[in-house]
Amino acid sequence: MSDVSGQARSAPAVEITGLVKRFGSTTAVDGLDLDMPRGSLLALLGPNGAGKTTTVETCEGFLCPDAGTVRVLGLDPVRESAALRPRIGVMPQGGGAYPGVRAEEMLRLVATCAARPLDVGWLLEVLGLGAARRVPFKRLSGGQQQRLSLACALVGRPELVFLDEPTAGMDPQARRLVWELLGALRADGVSVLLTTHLMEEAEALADEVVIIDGGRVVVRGTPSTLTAERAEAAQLRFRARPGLDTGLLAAALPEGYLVHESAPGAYRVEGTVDPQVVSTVTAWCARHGVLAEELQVGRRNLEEVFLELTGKELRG
Ligand SMILES: Nc1ncnc2c1ncn2[C@@H]1O[C@H](COP(=O)(O)OP(=O)(O)OP(=O)(O)O)[C@@H](O)[C@H]1O
Repeated sequence: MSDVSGQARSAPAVEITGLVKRFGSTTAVDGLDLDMPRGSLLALLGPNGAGKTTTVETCEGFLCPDAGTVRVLGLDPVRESAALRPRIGVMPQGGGAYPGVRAEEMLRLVATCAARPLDVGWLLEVLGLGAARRVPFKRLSGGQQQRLSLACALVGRPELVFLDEPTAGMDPQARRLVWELLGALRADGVSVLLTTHLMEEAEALADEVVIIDGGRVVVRGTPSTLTAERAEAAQLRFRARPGLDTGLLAAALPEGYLVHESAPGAYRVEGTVDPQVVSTVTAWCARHGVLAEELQVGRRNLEEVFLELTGKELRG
């Protein structure tokens, strides 16, 4: 392994200050600041084109910043890439490999580049690829290709892994497998920076979530702080027959309350939810012969916080 200074050993996993990256007239990253402590799992969330992949690829040393500084494990990812490469694992978006290479061959090839690789057979089993070890890459399912790509990122025992949408296209069972593995990595002190469009993934795994849009950080925090900060804006939701007169219901509530039919038959009351409001809504429904089903009062989930902050839909 390359010579690594004491300072680099104790440095944060990632430190980004004022990062700017342009492609022609497009500013993909526009003054982004980010710091990520060692041993943490940070999820970068953002709508399509927010600048997530560009940020991650800059950290990996594949792109040069136009302005700002990027340090990964204390090192400059472009100028000190030789020292950094053996210490990080990279899973690019969509993976990729020679189409004819078999799963196990591919992983063994990558393992030969590492000083202390993990056991290839074990890693294939853990990722549910044991039965597919002799299958050529092009014949693996999309989810299997993703898992092989993840295995390639992990086989060198990296201190820090960059995962760009690691579970995209996986079925729920495979996704669960990957989540377990990521949880185990974190427990082992490995730092993980991942991008995702899946709120439940961020909520389930991340110590910290950073929401970016337009190449800038919109907000950051733990999944629970991000949702708790907006607890005062808790919502009351219920389902009933479509087409209720939401204006009439809002009029029955104190001034300032709003009622939306967000999808046919799905209603949302916005405003401070207290016992009186719940009682007013149910009484109004009773008066109008409406059966309010699945009535619930809840904090916003991360998905709703995301939509509120960016005003944009996530890719499915
Ligand atoms: N190589 C490139 N050449 C030109 N424009 C690019 C290039 N790479 C990214 N961009 C543009 O930069 C912006 C940010 O792209 P980026 O891929 O970083 O976003 P993202 O948040 O990862 O999006 P997605 O969730 O769709 O992967 C987009 O407008 C994109 O079109």
